[in-house]
This record gives sequence, structure tokens and C-alpha cells, in this order.
Amino acid sequence: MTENAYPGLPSPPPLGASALPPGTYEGHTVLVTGGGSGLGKAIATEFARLGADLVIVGRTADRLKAAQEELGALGGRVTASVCDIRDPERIAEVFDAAPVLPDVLVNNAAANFPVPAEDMSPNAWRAVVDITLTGTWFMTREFGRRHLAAGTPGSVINVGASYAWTGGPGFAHSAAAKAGVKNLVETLAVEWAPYGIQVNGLVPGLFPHADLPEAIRGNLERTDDDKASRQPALRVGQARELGWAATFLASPYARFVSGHTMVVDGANWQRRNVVNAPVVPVREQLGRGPYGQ
Ligand SMILES: CCCCC/C=C/C(=O)SCCNC(=O)CCNC(=O)[C@H](O)C(C)(C)COP(=O)(O)OP(=O)(O)OC[C@H]1O[C@@H](n2cnc3c(N)ncnc32)[C@H](O)[C@@H]1OP(=O)(O)O
Ligand SMILES: NC(=O)C1=CN([C@@H]2O[C@H](COP(=O)(O)OP(=O)(O)OC[C@H]3O[C@@H](n4cnc5c(N)ncnc54)[C@H](OP(=O)(O)O)[C@@H]3O)[C@@H](O)[C@H]2O)C=CC1
Repeated sequence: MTENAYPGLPSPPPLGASALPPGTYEGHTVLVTGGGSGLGKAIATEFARLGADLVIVGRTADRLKAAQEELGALGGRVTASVCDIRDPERIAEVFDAAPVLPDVLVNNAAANFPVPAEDMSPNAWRAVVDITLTGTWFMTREFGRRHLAAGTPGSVINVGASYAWTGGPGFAHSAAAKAGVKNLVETLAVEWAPYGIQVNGLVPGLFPHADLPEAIRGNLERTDDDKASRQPALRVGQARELGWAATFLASPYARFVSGHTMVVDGANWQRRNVVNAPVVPVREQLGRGPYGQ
């Protein structure tokens, strides 16, 4: 990391600290998609520290099993279910198999890789949009239907990305899907508030971590070799900071917060320069030669 003359935003409290009272989530069950790795596991960790039981979902059994052991050590019951969130029938089975109907759903699973728009195949578009947007919708629909039928309240948190507002050069599929995910928050918050269901969004800024797929990690390393000093905060996010935000949004202290998307990115998405930086085409940023050659 480059030395900088400015302090940047202060570091957060250490892992294990919490703003919410101990036991806030005792007697509650939280379902986290993609809870076996990365930010999903970090979010699940903060709910577990506050007493929640968990259901974690993902496609890779080994990854889920390792996370189940790690999260289980925090004291709660952890159910791990292999499920591709593109499959609505499997999603119904996951809810059937859960020990209780989860009262919090964190739609964290998503798919992404950088690719110039003109190089993107139909399948590449489908894979990212089907997982990120349609998968999120399938999970949310199942959760909402079951709560409406039971007459019970619930809370949904959709994990997004700030290019839902700004557009995302090099990520046309993911940016379009995340815009849909954010829009779902706004629609469903209104539609389901009468039934006691809150729907909010949570947007991470730059949170590098070891579980990221190679396509994203490699891109960060190649195009952003000095990550911290390129953020207004002069640092990247710590995964627990996202977890704390999620536990607040689904907590009793945020009962009147719905239809809102909270951005946890140290103001990076608001960044503008007094003097514009030179424009570098996406192909060049990704180290690709001219199109068609
Ligand atoms: C730097 C700023 C970050 C911005 C903020 C957002 C961050 C994130 O979202 S990080 C989360 C990233 N996490 C993941 O993506 C995890 C899950 N990812 C995956 O499972 C795969 O990457 C997946 C998206 C490819 C989905 O897997 P699957 O359904 O098994 O898809 P296939 O392997 O069959 O591929 C489908 C289709 O996509 C093409 N493709 C795959 N990778 C790339 C790539 N790196 N570049 C270009 N195209 C890619 C693949 O070739 C297939 O297309 P066809 O060959 O035409 O069939
Ligand atoms: N890290 C960052 O800097 C940023 C992240 N985000 C968002 O944060 C969220 C978490 O990302 P992050 O932890 O970094 O990424 P990871 O790639 O580490 O995690 C993605 C998780 O989703 C699961 N998943 C992917 N596809 C499916 C599927 N079809 N069905 C079920 N589970 C699936 C993966 O498990 P498996 O492969 O085993 O299925 C994995 O556990 C995402 O929504 C992402 O868009 C947004 C901005 C920045």
C-alpha cells in the first residue's frame, strides 16, 4: 500500500465487537445465500455472534460444510443446503428442509466477471443475470409467499453494487442485474409492508477477500494495484463492517427502515474529480487488443 499524507477514514472496531445488544437475534433464523464464503460468510458471522441460527446456501458442498463448522463454533444451529438459486424447485426444498421458516433472508449470492460488452456471449449474460437478479427474485418470492401464508413478519436484505445507479463499464451484465436487484427492493418494500415484511438493500464498496473468484480478484490486482489509496477513505472495507450494517437493517432498531439501500463504501461511489482523468477504454483496461483482431 502506498504511504499517504492523509489519515483517511478511521479503522473500525475489532472483529467480535458489536453495536447491537448481545442476543439481539436469539430465537431468530437468518438465511444467507452464498453464506459459505466471502462477504456472505462475514454477514452470517455477525448474525451468529448476536445469537442467530443460520441457514447457508450455495452450490459447493465442501465450501458450505467448512463454513458450517466455522459458523457453528459461534454457538447457533447452522443448516447448510446445497442449492443453485436459479432453481425455484430446489429453493422450495431448502425452505421445506429448514428447521423453521427463516425470518431474515440475505440475498448475497451473485455472479460476476469483467468482460467488454462487445465480447460478452449470450450465455455469459444469462449466467450473471440469472444468478444475480433472477436467483434473488426466486429466493425472495419463496420467502415472501411463506410469510404471507403464515401471517408472520420478515426482513429481506438484497446485497447490491453501486453501479446499479452509475452503470458499470466492463460489467454490463452485473450492473444491469444489480439495478434490477435495487429496483426489487423499492417495489417489494411497498407491496409487502402491509404484511410486515421489510425489504432493504445493502451495497458493499471495495471489499477484497481471498474467496473472490479469480476473474474478479485478478482484475482488481491488475487494474487497481494500489487499492487503498484509490479510495476516498484511503482504505478498503473490512468484511465485518458490512456484517454490522446487515445486522442493523434486519434488527428491531430498524423496523421503520424499508425500501432503502445503504451503501457501505467510504463514499467511493460519489467520487468525482475536479480535473477529469483520461478516458481509457474498457478493452485497454482489461488488457485486450482491438475488437475482432
Ligand atoms: C471490480 C469491481 C467489482 C464490482 C462489484 C461486484 C462484485 C461481485 O459481484 S463479486 C462476486 C463474484 N462472485 C462470483 O461471480 C461467484 C460465482 N461465479 C460463478 O459461478 C461463475 O463466475 C459464473 C458467473 C461463470 C457462473 O457459473 P456457471 O453458471 O457455471 O457458468 P459457466 O461457467 O457455464 O459460464 C457461463 C458463460 O459465461 C462465460 N464466462 C464465464 N466466465 C467468464 C469470464 N471470466 N469472461 C468471459 N466470459 C465468461 C462462459 O464462457 C459461458 O459462456 P459460453 O462460453 O458462451 O457458454
Ligand atoms: N467483494 C466486493 O468487493 C463486492 C461484492 N459485492 C457483492 O457482494 C456479494 C458477495 O460477494 P463476494 O462475497 O465478494 O463474492 P464471492 O464470489 O466470494 O461469493 C459469492 C457467493 O455466492 C455463491 N453463489 C454464486 N452463484 C450461486 C448460485 N447460482 N446459487 C447459489 N449460490 C451461489 C457462491 O458459492 P458457490 O460458488 O459455492 O455457489 C459464493 O458463496 C455479491 O452480491 C456481490 O455482487 C458488491 C460489490 C463489491
